[in-house]
Amino acid sequence: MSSSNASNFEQIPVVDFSLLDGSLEQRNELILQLREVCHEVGFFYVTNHGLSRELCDRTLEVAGDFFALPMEAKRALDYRQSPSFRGYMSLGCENTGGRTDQREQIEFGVEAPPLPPPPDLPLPPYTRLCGPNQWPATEHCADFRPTLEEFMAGMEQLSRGLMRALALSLDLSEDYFDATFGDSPNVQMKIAKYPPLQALENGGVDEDGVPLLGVGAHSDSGYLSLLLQDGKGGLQAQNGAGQWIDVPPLPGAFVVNLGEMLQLATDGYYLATVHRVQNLPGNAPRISVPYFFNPRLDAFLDPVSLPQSLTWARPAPARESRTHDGENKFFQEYGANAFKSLARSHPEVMRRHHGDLFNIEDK
Ligand SMILES: O=C(O)CCC(=O)C(=O)O
Ligand SMILES: [Fe+2]
Repeated sequence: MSSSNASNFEQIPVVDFSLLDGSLEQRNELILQLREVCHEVGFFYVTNHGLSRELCDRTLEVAGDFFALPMEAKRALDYRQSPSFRGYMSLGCENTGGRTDQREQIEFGVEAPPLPPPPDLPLPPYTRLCGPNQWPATEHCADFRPTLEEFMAGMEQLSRGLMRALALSLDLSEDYFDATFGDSPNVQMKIAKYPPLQALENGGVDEDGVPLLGVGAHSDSGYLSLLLQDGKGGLQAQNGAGQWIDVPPLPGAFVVNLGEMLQLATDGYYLATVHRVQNLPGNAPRISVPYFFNPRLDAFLDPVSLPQSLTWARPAPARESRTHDGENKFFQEYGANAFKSLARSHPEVMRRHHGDLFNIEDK
């Protein structure tokens, strides 16, 4: 999916979330702004979001401390040990569009008890996405886990609030999406470190002289993505003319963007905008904390009934082309999509932990 439906935006709009609790007029203003921004840009900053600046600073600080650990302490948390695809990925473990991403990261999810060992791993396959996180030993980073858990709890609350505001922005009831997430949304969070340009191999270009990227151009796959970034910059979103627009750090704000499943669920009314990260010149790496708020694994995704009152800034897709039948693969259980995309990205985890699934047809 691409952002070619986005407007030719030149900057990223700012949404003051506290207006939701303001006067009726302010609330309506916020809801209409969200509608316009999600329809035309698919990216925005959210301010006055309820998480303290102190917690955000502390989160970035413990993230930096983690990456500064000796490589052996980080490798002890290698994601290939985890049937749930969680843990540390060193630089070079990930690629986008066949090119290696120039970042290292550690991925987390909702904390859950360990899975039974093979051959007793549960079915359907997506139930295997539940499991424990891999945390660094406390002697290495005592504040790491409590800080990230506090941050994740705050982000979950904010995400639920944003989804309610997005429901209102589509003229739906405020609780429209609540059941999609239930008590167990599929949350993924990572902390990522992007080395500065100077630290990259071969002067930061590939063998054809094309600049390497922290993360290549992509759109996020789920519903809602929130991002805490430090002050360095490098994130860019692509507008409808194909131009890369900077999404510079805005102190105190999170960047919010929408994913492909929400785009599909809204018949393309809301956009999953393509974005990428450049490694910028500088002395220090960039740290970011992407947080993905996605449906519960057993949710069946139904298309939203869009109200007639919505106006389209671009031609609405023909009604027949809309995917209201069960044929579109997106509209099976959400968990099946989530497992499939991780399985494709991490064949080594599949080989080590989920060999039994190779006999199961495209589930
Ligand atoms: O680190 C960032 O700024 C964005 C990362 C991103 O787009 C992703 O992980 O999906
Ligand atoms: Fe992304």
